[in-house]
Amino acid sequence: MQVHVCFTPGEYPGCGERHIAVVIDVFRATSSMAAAMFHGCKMICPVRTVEEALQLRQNEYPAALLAGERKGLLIPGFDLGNSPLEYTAAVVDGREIIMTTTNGTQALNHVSQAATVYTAAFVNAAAVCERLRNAATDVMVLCSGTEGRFALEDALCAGLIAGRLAENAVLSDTAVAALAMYRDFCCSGNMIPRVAASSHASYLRQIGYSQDVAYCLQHDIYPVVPVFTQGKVTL
Ligand SMILES: O=C(O)[C@H](CS(=O)(=O)O)OP(=O)(O)O
Ligand SMILES: [Mg+2]
Repeated sequence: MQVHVCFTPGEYPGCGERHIAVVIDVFRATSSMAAAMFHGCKMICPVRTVEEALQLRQNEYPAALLAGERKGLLIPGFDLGNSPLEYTAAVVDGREIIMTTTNGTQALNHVSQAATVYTAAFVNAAAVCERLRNAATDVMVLCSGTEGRFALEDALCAGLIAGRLAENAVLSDTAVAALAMYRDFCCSGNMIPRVAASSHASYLRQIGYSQDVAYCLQHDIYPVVPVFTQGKVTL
């Protein structure tokens, strides 16, 4: 098995070959998805636009919660934003969710043709790596990035995953680079303040979501492996 990292969605080569895709959006879509699935959410439909979300609820899932963000903020008329702290059992247990976000739900739809698609973040990395450990096909780790650009937090999480798989896999050059980056941040012992100084973390603080930064950087708190298939994320 080879592990390759795409630092931005534009680097994703498409699905000429069969592979497993792992989509990462640490701030904050895949962290929120892990929180939701851990707290009993039945399924999440990740869609690209607000209009799609509204139509899907009207036509197929009238009881679903509408979730997501634009510019990081709650979308008017929606039930939930994009903070993992909102996805508690009291809110999501037994519920269906339709979610649209700036980067994460776009990236998921971008790789929807892959043989298998998992969603990952620091909060559920161990469970995802466990599932991938004996994969028979190559693993393509896709960082959602920020509006097509590199996002530090996603690259670091890709490095963590690459490192955990390294024993049973060949790492591509980008996977080696992601792992080196992760080790540098991790070994410095002050990963949280360093990532908190990144552009996306600074923006989240500016709009009132400073708690989300430290929360999303917690490792392995949710032992769930969300799978995206036929338009739905389930366990
Ligand atoms: O809510 C988020 O953290 C981002 C949007 S923004 O970059 O903060 O405006 O969305 P995501 O799709 O989770 O990257
Ligand atoms: Mg993001």
